[in-house]
Amino acid sequence: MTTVLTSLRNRFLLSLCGVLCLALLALVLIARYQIMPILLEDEETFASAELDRAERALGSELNHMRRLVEDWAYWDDSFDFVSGKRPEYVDSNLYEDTLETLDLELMLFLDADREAFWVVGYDEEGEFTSCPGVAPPCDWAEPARDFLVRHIEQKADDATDTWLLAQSELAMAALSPIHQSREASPAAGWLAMVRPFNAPWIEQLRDTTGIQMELSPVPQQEGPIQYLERVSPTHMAAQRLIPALPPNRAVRIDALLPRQRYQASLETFRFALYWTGGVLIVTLLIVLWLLERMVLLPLRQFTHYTQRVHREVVLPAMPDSLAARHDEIGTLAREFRHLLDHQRKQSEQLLELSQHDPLTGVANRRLFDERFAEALSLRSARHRTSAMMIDIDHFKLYNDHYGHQAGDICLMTLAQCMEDCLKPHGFLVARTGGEEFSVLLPGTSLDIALAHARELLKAINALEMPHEFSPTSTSVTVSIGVAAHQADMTTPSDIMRAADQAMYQAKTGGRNRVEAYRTSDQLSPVER
Ligand SMILES: Nc1nc2c(ncn2[C@@H]2O[C@H](COP(=O)(O)OP(=O)(O)OP(=O)(O)O)[C@@H](O)[C@H]2O)c(=O)[nH]1
Repeated sequence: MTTVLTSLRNRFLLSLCGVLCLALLALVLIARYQIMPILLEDEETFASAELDRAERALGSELNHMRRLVEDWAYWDDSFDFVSGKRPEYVDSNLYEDTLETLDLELMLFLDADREAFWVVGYDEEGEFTSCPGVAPPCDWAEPARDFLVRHIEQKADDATDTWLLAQSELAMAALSPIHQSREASPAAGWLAMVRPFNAPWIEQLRDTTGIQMELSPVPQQEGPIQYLERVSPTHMAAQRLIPALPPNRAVRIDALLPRQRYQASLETFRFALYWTGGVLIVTLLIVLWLLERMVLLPLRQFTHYTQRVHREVVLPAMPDSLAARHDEIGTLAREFRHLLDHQRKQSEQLLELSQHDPLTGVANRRLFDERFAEALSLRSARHRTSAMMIDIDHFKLYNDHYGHQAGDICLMTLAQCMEDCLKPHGFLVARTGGEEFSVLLPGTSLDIALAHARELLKAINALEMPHEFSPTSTSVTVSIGVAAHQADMTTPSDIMRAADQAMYQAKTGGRNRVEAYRTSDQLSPVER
């Protein structure tokens, strides 16, 4: 896990995935708590409107009933019939075909005294009966007669009434006073009609409304008269109770409604969700690709370059792909390169300071010792390595009389002279003490070293730097001791100690001279 997270690409990918999931989650939450309630509310409004339409269709059927009963009740023949003036009315109008044609199950005439005048209809067994009053075989119409009489007694106006009936079977009924058609006269009686809600009629209702509905008689109940249940993602069942007769009964409309708007909105939402998700994923891939091209690739080039800087001795050139960039990474790479140059220069300066004498600029003891050890480590040149020890004569007197600053200038002049004489031969001049210099002559035998020492002595004398207080000369002179690698002198300190001894001999021998350190076998016959 830690290795996975150390990669910038993986961390970026994880972060973007997190953002993507949050965005999708936000979308889902918005859909769940903002859009969905609006959709459901919209569905309820739609269901309510559809039930209203179904109820209006029922009302329209009741209006048909009203018009039918009024047609008959405002017919003069009917008026004459209930007034007892037209007995042939029964034979010419009230027969079974009439009921079938009009889709009726009962026609009940009441006279002005609200007595049952004539009953035509089907009894409980479906037998057609037609009687003057509710005596057998028409006694099955007694409850209807009783209800109508009670209703007329309580009724204040002269208007036509219609009802839905919800007994064991559904039906609708209408009651109208019987009047003469052209004259305003008191009602001669009442005509009631009852029409059953049979299957074809309900089918016709479905066709006209376009609503998949069922009608059924149910007991009237407490609580909401409307109920909605979403039975599937595509349909919902809506119910509504409509008050009917008798008073404790109701007609229930059961409608199976399509959830078109819900489905359409859901589709739209899914579409938006998929597209949003798709666009976010494509964006994520593009961002990752850009990150790879614009950031990670140059960073890898930069890392590769720093690794080369670390490995290689010579500072490698920065790749153009980095140096030519004008963005932050290019700036960083260039700044890094400047820092590197600056550090290299500082290191070189520090090295210079740590290996050279600040006053004269020649090598110091440290560098001299290093080079001496290096020269002696070379098996081929070891046997021909020589060294000189150079000391200024009476320098204390020089300082005392000319001053310390002049002494410094003298030191610098002599150092420069030594470098001029010896450096071209590949010899190393070092200031190894206050007024003491040492010279390393690699690959040089004692005799050649002596020759160089004498040349140097001449060069210093040729400078003719005045030293009027020297007891041995009028100008600045030096004493030089020379020693070379020998069988019993194999280390730098051995050789330098010998050169020092030779230099001491030069001092004691009168100064301004060169002396060589020789063991007895190296002495010339004269010296022996
Ligand atoms: N101006 C100056 N003088 C220095 C420096 N280092 C050492 N000296 C002087 O060099 C002198 C060395 O004197 P001594 O060691 O007595 O030797 P000398 O006077 O040269 O006498 P001999 O070596 O015997 O010829 C001292 O007076 C030091 O102060 C320096 O850096 N600058």
